[in-house]
Amino acid sequence: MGASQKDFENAMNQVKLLKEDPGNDAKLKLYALYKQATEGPCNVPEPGVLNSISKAKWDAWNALGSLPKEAARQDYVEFVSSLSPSPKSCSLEGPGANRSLPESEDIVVTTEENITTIMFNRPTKKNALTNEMYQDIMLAMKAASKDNSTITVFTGSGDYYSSGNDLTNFMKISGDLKQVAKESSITLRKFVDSFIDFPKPLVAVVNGPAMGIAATVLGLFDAVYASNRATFHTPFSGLGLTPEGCSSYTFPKIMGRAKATEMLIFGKKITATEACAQGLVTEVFPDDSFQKEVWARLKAYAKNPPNAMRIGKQLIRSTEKENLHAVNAEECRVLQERWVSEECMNGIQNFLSRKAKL
Ligand SMILES: CCCCC/C=C/CC(=O)SCCNC(=O)CCNC(=O)[C@H](O)C(C)(C)COP(=O)(O)OP(=O)(O)OC[C@H]1O[C@@H](n2cnc3c(N)ncnc32)[C@H](O)[C@@H]1OP(=O)(O)O
Repeated sequence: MGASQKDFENAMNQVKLLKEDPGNDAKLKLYALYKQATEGPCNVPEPGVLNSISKAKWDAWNALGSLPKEAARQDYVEFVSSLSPSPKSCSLEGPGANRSLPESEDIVVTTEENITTIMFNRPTKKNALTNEMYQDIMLAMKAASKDNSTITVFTGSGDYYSSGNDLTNFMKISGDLKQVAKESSITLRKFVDSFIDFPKPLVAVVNGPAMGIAATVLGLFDAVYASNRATFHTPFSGLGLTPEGCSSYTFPKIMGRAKATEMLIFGKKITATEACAQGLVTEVFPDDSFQKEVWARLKAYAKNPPNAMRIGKQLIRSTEKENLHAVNAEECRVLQERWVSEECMNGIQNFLSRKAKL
């Protein structure tokens, strides 16, 4: 008998819990089998050779030809079992022991003690946000807004909170650049809307540096706890870009126009202590006790009556909502133009060529 949907879901959970990186070949195989099992034969255009990662993923998926979905599901389950022979040993330490179905490989969603945690889980890329991750985060937030948790937390795995938008995203979407910019603008608007409209207390546990959009949306969180290792950096101008995540409104409001200008226009990187003094961060903790102290506090807060917290949050947010949506729309409109500008293409190219030299 083939693997059931439940077996497949369990296997996906096991992948998240692997203690050791299985290596690129295994990850490609997992990716390909997952796509085949969920979407069927490869149905997307072949990426250009410059997009080596996307191309490798596409090749792996395409190589499965017309393998039926059920067979791919079975192969996936068997392959995962060969990677993690002892599923019982797969327990997550600390917050999030009860894992809900992960939305994608790069976002891990867990719920424990009334707290739903959405973790960026792409540590080898400093948790840079791919196109898929934006979609999966929106799905995870939608689910979190309706689940039984009282507080929702964002955090990152590894040494970064997140380095922001994956600067190779544009190269991974096929089609004309203007169309890609238009679609990205729509995605960004919806993504930021999810933060503006999120109905429950939203907390960031900033374990390390936060860059770009990962830093800007913090202005839409209800509390931001940071390790003293964290830094906050929005290097937009250098990339030919302009502020997003409502930061053109929230940052001046939180820290004053001059400090916001230093960050958003001049690209000044600030420490967690500076961010706390400027009001972007709620409290800074020494890195060695950060996780313990923050999670103990959050678990205590999460015991409060859920409706009171939710309604209280909405009272704080309601006077600003309309304004925030207007700001978001305008930032996305402007960015759509920036993304096709020469300044932006040069900025991204600079990052990519810096990489090529490494
Ligand atoms: C729907 C669309 C929405 C769009 C919303 C727009 C948002 C705006 C932004 O968020 S702009 C993005 C701002 N972020 C950056 O500019 C960060 C760029 N990255 C870096 O500057 C550095 O990588 C670093 C400072 C984060 C880390 O430097 P370090 O030297 O410690 O490490 P590496 O550079 O070797 O990084 C390890 C690997 O991770 C890859 N990577 C890191 N960040 C990104 C990123 N943002 N985009 C793409 N790739 C990133 C890096 O390339 C290395 O990969 P490799 O090992 O394959 O070389």
